[in-house]
Amino acid sequence: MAENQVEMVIKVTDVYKKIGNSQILKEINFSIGKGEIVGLVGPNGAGKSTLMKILSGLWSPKPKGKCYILGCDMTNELERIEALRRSSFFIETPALYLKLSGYDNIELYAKLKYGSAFNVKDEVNRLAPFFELDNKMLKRKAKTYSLGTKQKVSLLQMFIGNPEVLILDEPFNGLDPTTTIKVKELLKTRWRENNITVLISSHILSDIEELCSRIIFIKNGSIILDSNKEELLKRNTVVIFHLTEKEHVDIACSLIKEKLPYVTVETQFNNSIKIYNLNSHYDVLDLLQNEGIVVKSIEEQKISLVDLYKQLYLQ
Ligand SMILES: Nc1ncnc2c1ncn2[C@@H]1O[C@H](COP(=O)(O)OP(=O)(O)OP(=O)(O)O)[C@@H](O)[C@H]1O
Repeated sequence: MAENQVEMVIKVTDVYKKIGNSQILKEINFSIGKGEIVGLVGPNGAGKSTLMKILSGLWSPKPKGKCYILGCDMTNELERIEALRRSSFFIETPALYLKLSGYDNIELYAKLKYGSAFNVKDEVNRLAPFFELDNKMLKRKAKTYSLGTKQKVSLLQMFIGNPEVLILDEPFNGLDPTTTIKVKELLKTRWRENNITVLISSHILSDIEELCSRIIFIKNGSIILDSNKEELLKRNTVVIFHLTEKEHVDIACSLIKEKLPYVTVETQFNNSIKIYNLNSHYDVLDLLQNEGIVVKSIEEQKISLVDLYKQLYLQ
């Protein structure tokens, strides 16, 4: 085990991945310290799941670069086993044995991971309420479960035995709002009590905004932004221009797109336009005034994660 890797719970260095002729991941570098909850965000096909799979050491042949979890080199079989015992990976799930009951699936997972002496029953009783699972449901065969219930059982397994690291790829897919809220509470409790480290991908940006202290944005296989969430949202604003005439909205949008190509502009429902990345209000005011478009008022708003996503990916 490399000693200088120990302080960083997750460390990815110069990872590249090619499948066939396509470069799926390029020059991926980041480190995650103990107790960080980091969101991985990006459109379909950006490379999030591939990155998580590579982190787990699942790929064959091995990709270029290095991944360490809890100081263990994930390309070294013995070190990888040590890291996997102390971590949980939720990737491409739900993955259950359909002929077994939910409980038997969990028991099998727990005993393979922690040994036959592991007390599965108490752990399941503790965790099941967070997943809205009762004994009756857990005794049913997994093949009779809805997609959401399979997701609940698979996700519950990830919390068995208090892992130090959680790598979760789209964990809330198919979960109902009540279970999503409860699972997020479980994550927060585990973080407060055990200072767990989490890397989580989701297309539900409100979940990422709620849970994560840092966000890594990925596009076409490359990291385009890696930043502390508070700083990111604090230093960016959007400006709303309220116009007097409804008919002016589309004209104003086209004009701004043409004359100010560095901004992103979006129409709103109430005679307004929303502008991201604006240097000065006067750039827009002068432009509109020259065309006889009257601005009723200007409003500056703090940016949300959805706004930031639009700015990064819809330009
Ligand atoms: N086994 C494979 N063979 C060929 N191409 C693959 C394979 N696995 C992934 N890819 C390609 O790699 C790219 C990244 O896929 P990946 O599943 O990592 O994206 P993602 O960001 O997780 O997307 P999503 O949000 O849709 O889950 C995609 O273009 C995908 O088609």
